[in-house]
Amino acid sequence: KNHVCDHEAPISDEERVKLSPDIRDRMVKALEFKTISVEDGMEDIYSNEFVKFWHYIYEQYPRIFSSEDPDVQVDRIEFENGKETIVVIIEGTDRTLKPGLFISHADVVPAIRKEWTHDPFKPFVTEDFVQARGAYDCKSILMAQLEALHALLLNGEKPPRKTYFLFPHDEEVGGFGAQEAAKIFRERYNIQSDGFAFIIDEGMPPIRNGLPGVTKPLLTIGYTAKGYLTVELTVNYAKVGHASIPEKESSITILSDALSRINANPQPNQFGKSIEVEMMEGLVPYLPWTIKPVIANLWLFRPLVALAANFDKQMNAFFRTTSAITIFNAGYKSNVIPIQARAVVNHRIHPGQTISQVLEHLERVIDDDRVLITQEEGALEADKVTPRDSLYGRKIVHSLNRTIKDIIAIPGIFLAACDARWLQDFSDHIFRFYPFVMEKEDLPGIHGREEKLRWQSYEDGINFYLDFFRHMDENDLPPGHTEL
Ligand SMILES: CCCCCCCC/C=C\CCCCCCCC(=O)N[C@@H](Cc1ccc(O)cc1)C(=O)O
Repeated sequence: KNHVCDHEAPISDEERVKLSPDIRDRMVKALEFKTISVEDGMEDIYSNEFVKFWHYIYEQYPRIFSSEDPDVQVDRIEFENGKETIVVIIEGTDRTLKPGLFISHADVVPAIRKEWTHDPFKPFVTEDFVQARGAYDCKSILMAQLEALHALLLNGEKPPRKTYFLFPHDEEVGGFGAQEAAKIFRERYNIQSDGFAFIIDEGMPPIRNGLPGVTKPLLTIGYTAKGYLTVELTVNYAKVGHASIPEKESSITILSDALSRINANPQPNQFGKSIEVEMMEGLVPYLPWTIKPVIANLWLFRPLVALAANFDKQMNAFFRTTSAITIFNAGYKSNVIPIQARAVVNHRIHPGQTISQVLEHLERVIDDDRVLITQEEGALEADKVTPRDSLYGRKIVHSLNRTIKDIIAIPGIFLAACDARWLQDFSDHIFRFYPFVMEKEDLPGIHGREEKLRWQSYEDGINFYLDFFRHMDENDLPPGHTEL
């Protein structure tokens, strides 16, 4: 048995924070600020929005941000144009315990107005959800943590251990806020390697109807995260002439062939090299009878399960390094054959592979010297793996089960990247997840259009953090609640 029992008694009605109109309004208002991160080289006209956003937050949560309490400290790390990464530190009741760290970024990706039915920065509010850029990624976590912490402090309580909150300003464009915070943790706060008991950051969302036959919300908590590698492919092919007498090949056809080969020859399947097997085993109790015997007997069906990567895009992303062609440009006039064609391919590296193995595969598959492959800055190997039996992982699952109806939470791989990657040295126990249930159709809203947060999920998420803040000490879980 390797899962935490999912029949936890839910928190009582008295313990539960209800989603009041004030809590809703604070979230809606927070979504109006255009805390947009723009790519390098583009004009940044949003700096003042960050200033206004934090001013608003300071006003809304006075027990945190203008407190006389010596156990509550706020640090502001300043960056260009008045942007700030914020650190909140709460002294815990037991000073012998290692501190914990919660991360949630304040910036959002841009949104194109005409792609949305409503202005992405004028939140569209219904009885069931709020729709706006950042509603899920990541103001949901930032606001839920502040709501939970504020409620805890107003109630005269403190977390059992010293607790750090890190709110970076630029996760979406490189994470310099988190990198600078890592230096400050070491130099100013004297936190050493392995100095945090655990780190919790954004990550995988719990999805209802996420897998065929699994209707309950399924969350694969990121016990590791995929690595990151972007390459630029360039073809300079000078044999061009008038478009009325084209050559057989051009920079565009050569590059297109290379891209087709990348698509036709995916990176090798890594099933079993990281924690996919544990993820599958964790799923077994919840699977429909049609699939259960296969997953429950991986000793026999392992090759068959690995094959799922060839048929399902999610399994593909869990089992291998993915390659997404994200930029393609060539040509500037309809009757001129261009000398240069260029494409960008973004890889998410499975923990079973390294950057150099991915590059070797790429070169082998393209097999054409005319295609120049250059690695862009910012490549990172996959994150290290949190121990499967981590006590903190069990505590997280315990609080999830107590606060979110029917949730299934199992260890897995975070398929994207988050700021925790810059702080890995500080803890062996890193968890990447959102505690807000979403419907399957909501998923494309993250970094896409019509991003949503469901109100019931928001209430549940606030209660998750509150319950976890109250119980994140070293004491073991209540007897009978774990099946490790
Ligand atoms: C069994 C159930 C199947 C469920 C499958 C669900 C798939 C969901 C996968 C990902 C959804 C996630 C995520 C939200 C977090 C987004 C974080 C993010 O976008 N991070 C950026 C970070 C980044 C990296 C590098 C840069 O230069 C800039 C930003 C990312 O692109 O990863």
